[in-house]
Amino acid sequence: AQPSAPQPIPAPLRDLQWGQLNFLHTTDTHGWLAGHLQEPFYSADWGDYVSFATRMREKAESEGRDLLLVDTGDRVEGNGLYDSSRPQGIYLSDILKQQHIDVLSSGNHELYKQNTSEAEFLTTVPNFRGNYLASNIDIIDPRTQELVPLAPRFKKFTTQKQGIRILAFGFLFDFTGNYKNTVVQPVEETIKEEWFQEAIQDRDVDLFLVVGHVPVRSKEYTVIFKEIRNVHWDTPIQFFGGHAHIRDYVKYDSKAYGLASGRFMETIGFISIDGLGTEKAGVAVAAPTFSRTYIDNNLFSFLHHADLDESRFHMEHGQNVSRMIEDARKALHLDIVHGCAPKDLWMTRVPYPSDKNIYSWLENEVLPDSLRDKSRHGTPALAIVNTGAIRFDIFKGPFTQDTTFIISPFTNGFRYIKDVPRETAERVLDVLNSQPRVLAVTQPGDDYRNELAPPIQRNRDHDMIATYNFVPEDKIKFEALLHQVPLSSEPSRPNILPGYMTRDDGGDDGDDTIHSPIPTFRVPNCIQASIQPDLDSTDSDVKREAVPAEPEKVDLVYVDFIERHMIEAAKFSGLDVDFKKESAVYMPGGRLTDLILTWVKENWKCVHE
Ligand SMILES: Nc1ccn([C@@H]2O[C@H](COP(=O)(O)O)[C@@H](O)[C@H]2O)c(=O)n1
Repeated sequence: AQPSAPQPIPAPLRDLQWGQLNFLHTTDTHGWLAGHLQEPFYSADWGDYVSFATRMREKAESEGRDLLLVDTGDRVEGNGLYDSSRPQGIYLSDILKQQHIDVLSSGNHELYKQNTSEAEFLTTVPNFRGNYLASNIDIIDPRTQELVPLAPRFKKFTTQKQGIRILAFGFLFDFTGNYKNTVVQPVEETIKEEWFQEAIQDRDVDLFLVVGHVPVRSKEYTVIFKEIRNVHWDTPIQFFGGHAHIRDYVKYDSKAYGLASGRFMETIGFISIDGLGTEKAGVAVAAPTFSRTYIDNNLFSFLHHADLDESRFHMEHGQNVSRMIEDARKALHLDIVHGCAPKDLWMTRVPYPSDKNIYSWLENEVLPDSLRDKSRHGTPALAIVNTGAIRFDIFKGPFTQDTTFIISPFTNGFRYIKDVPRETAERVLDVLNSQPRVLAVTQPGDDYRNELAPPIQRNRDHDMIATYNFVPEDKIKFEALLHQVPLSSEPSRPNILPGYMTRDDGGDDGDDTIHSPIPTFRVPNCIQASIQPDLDSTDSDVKREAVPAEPEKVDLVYVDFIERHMIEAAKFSGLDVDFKKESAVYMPGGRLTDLILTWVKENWKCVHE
């Protein structure tokens, strides 16, 4: 773990159920390879994971079992270790490749920008020599300008110990936000292609392995499942998914399951399968068994599952990887303190709007104080930000260089349409917030396609309030509870602390660590800040009188990332503008991340006791 990481907290653990074939799974790590430096339950780093995977493989192989590692993408964007370097990611790929991963795939974040996908093609794909699969992604090769597969479409291999013959694919969901140097073919079309149809005709397969940056409950995985089942009515299929940032386990039928292993290096997913056919033994038993566990990413869990004490657990290689991360963090000055947060600010743990909600802070304080375009002096503005642009909570205490990118990693700036009737501008927000039904999402159950809200909310249509009876409107009672005890901890069981409590198709015993629940509240797709016109201090009284209380026309400002949603929302709101011709950059060079950082430096001075 990193030197500044908190010690893991001992907690009651559930044991793993090992099988013939076992998997460790990561997804949506988003650069968090240093682990969580403010949260003990997720404090292991990528170096610890290297040691853990090696020890688990040794344990498996000593018992004649196999262990494979899978990663399902979105390895980039979301943490200072990736986003704060220029160019971005110069340290990440060398650290990532220190882990032996047997099958990996691309996420959407690898494809938003040209340089990210090219780095994937020229560095990460070769780093993982044949293990990186891209069943539905092509890229324009920057050396030849030819459109070529990002990586091999599939691979077939046999496990070392058991001789299990595996046919593996690597998919991305039907993503449309990629830069134009890549092509993402819809999954529904890919599975009709000749190469896929030929591949699944193979009769000498003991397990189909579908890894992908695809929610495990999605139309994409449903069609892949059905297509394989059309040819192989009972060959076991194991899916690994991602993108939704949640822990989840889905039963497609009695021989086909899917696992999603959370986000941000909080979770190492574990799957075991028993009763598979093998090259030597031939056909599978009638009813193979599958088991899943979500391992909290910390050394207490790792030592327990590897069945080792600390002196025998760590490997020189793993410790070197931890040092690589430490050196990169130092070179990037990630521990520099820019200010001190006076309180926790939560994305979804408290209701929106409220005093401790990060979006309320953004719309009431940061944006009104910071967002100004000199050329629009004297014109008020309404500024719209998608809630998905904010990626993590702020904890009370030091706000570091790392925190800056953890909460706002993207390079998003602002654009605007000038002089929009205020009523119309307000209607645009209402339309954006009436998603998922109005825009972009076409079918019920398709909520994971909503690009505006935070990913964790995509598969959830209600608040989840856990241990106590809580009426969302009853803010006073809620605030009292927040101050009384750590969130949701149970006084009668002091070592049960708040964390993941997952209910999935396997029941509610999937988490390795027994936690008490954390409440989650829904947030809107977008928030809106009211920006008052700049007034000179000398004649402010005069000018204030000159500005009507409720001006008729405002600048409609929005984060550039959501432009395609703004275009649609404008149509529904009666705003008849051509965004291509009539929108312009607002506050040139002003990125959301920089605005937040400048505000923190000015407003959250550290008071040294
Ligand atoms: N420039 C960007 C890129 C992404 N977002 C937000 O992140 C969401 C995608 O993240 P996942 O981890 O779920 O793939 C996207 O839908 C946006 O909400 C952004 O704001 N700006």
